Amino acid sequence: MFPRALSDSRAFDIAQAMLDGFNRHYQLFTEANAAAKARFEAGDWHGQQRAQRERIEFYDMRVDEGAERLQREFNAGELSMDTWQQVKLHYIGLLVNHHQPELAETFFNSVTTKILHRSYFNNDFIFVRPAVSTEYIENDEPASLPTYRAYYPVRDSLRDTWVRIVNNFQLQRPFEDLDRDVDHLLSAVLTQLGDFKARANFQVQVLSSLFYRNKGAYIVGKVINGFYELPFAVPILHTPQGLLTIDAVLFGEDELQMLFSFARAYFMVNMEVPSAYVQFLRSMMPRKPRSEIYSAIGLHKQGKNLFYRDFLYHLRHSSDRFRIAPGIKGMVMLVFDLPSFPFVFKVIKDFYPPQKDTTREQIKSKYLLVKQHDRVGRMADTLEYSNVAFPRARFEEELIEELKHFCPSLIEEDGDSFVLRHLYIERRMVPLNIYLQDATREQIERAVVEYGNAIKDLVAANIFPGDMLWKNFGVTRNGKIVFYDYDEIEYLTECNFRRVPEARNEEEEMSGEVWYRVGPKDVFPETFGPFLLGNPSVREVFMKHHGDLLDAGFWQGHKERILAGHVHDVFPYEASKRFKNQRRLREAQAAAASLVQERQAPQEAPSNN
Ligand SMILES: Nc1ncnc2c1ncn2[C@@H]1O[C@H](COP(=O)(O)OP(=O)(O)OP(=O)(O)O)[C@@H](O)[C@H]1O
Repeated sequence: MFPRALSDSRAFDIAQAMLDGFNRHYQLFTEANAAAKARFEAGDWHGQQRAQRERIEFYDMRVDEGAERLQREFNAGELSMDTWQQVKLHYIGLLVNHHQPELAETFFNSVTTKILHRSYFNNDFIFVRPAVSTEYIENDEPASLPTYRAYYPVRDSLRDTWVRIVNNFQLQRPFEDLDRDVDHLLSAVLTQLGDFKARANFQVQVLSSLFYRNKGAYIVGKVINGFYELPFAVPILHTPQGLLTIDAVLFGEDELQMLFSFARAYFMVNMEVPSAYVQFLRSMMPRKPRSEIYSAIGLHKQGKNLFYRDFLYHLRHSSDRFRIAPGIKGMVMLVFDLPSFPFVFKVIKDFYPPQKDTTREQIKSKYLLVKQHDRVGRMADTLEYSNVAFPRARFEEELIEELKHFCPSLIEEDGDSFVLRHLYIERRMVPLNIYLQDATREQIERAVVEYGNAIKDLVAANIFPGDMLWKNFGVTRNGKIVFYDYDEIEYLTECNFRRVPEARNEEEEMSGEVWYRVGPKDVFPETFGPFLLGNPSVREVFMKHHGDLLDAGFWQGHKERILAGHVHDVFPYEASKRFKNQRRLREAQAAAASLVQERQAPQEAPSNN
């Protein structure tokens, strides 16, 4: 029943205390993002990575604080349901002019669901649906930055406009050669626009904050001309000499999707109205769910909330059944999916075979490590949920049997619902072992090269995947190879890469068993071959491109570089997109052309005479 009167005077104070908790969260979140600029300018890469990692924890800390405060000051666990409804109504009132109402609603849900029983998780008490609109929110404070700036060049002033766009960010470090970079940029933009005629609305819109991640800062925006819109992102990096340079320009939905991929770390963006950023980004990547956009800009709890809403909506509009995921079953994870929905659900089993010497806590800590680490485009992001209720009737019997057998401690049957106490959700990919089965020779070649590249990217990011079997990697929609089996992951710097020692006698040599001593963190790369390279065509490609992965020296060398403080470069775009490489290519082509001319010149000379 909807309360006719807001009669409980505590309800307002509770709502206000809840909102104070959220505001504190967003203030700390904003401070961390705002500081990314100074870290980028100073080249403090370790600091940037640390801040990215620490920021992920902020939300849960503030939710815990909020729930504690409500218990302490208002004995929240004992409040009547009528009072809780009033709290929600007051809270809605407090959000009317708020700049992040959707995030504050999610925060309300996170705090209240810690206090209330599951049976109250409905729209009377929590925000199952949003109550406050995020449309047209503006920050009207005089010193505030707009969400985006619009520039109105005419054809001839386009170059000046790009210089102004870059300079408006006021980066406190000089560019190596901004004129040269803007020439590249402009020529790339003009190539994209083709032989265009500037329409009345011709403009460049640029989001006001740079997007920071690792060693890069990105300008993000779109060129608009008539009905045509060209989304772009411009990465700014440091040169080896510590000067700034524009490294490339990315255009269009596909290239932006790569930049904002679920397999990369979240950006740091200084924004007062995040929903406006999301709306802008969505206009550039209409196929990317809003949940993933929120996550990509560091608001991963909002992403998680929106994902869950999308999931419930999908369930209501589909009729297929959850099934065991195709592929080789996991030893520590039970994985299932819903064919009509492009995600998988992963539950940690209660027991594992003897070769898996691990525990639930250890596995969770590995998944957390991946969440906090730079995923370098090679590790899928996971959403972690507790107490998710599924309609039992939508489960295949075989899956229910497996869940009951492998995960009894995590299941609760509640009427028609099947509640899973803990699970991870991640993007569904085609497991690489399945992909290779039906692949053409060309596809095999591309996949094996990409697989090796994936491992090398992980290595550069200080990750040893542990179990490198094909089945632990997936192929994404655009053919990228991504790792998803995290239970054996280690920091490279904590592993000890060794060569297999020489056998001391014939007995040792002929032994089928491991006869040498192996420490818990010892890894013998030369022993990977027999597990990976049974298929001759795979072997041939692998050895041609990635034979170094079987050499302990390769791994040890990277480990030493990382220990010496080196922070790898990660490029979320092809090397051929880099202006530097394009310049080199042009120079090489010009040199080759003049060589040809020189060679031809003496032969041609006599005929001219
Ligand atoms: N994101 C995904 N997309 C598609 N299939 C997946 C995904 N994640 C897992 N799977 C399927 O589930 C299987 C088991 O998953 P996973 O490798 O995570 O479990 P595990 O128990 O850690 O495995 P292992 O026994 O190798 O340690 C995979 O081999 C694959 O077939």
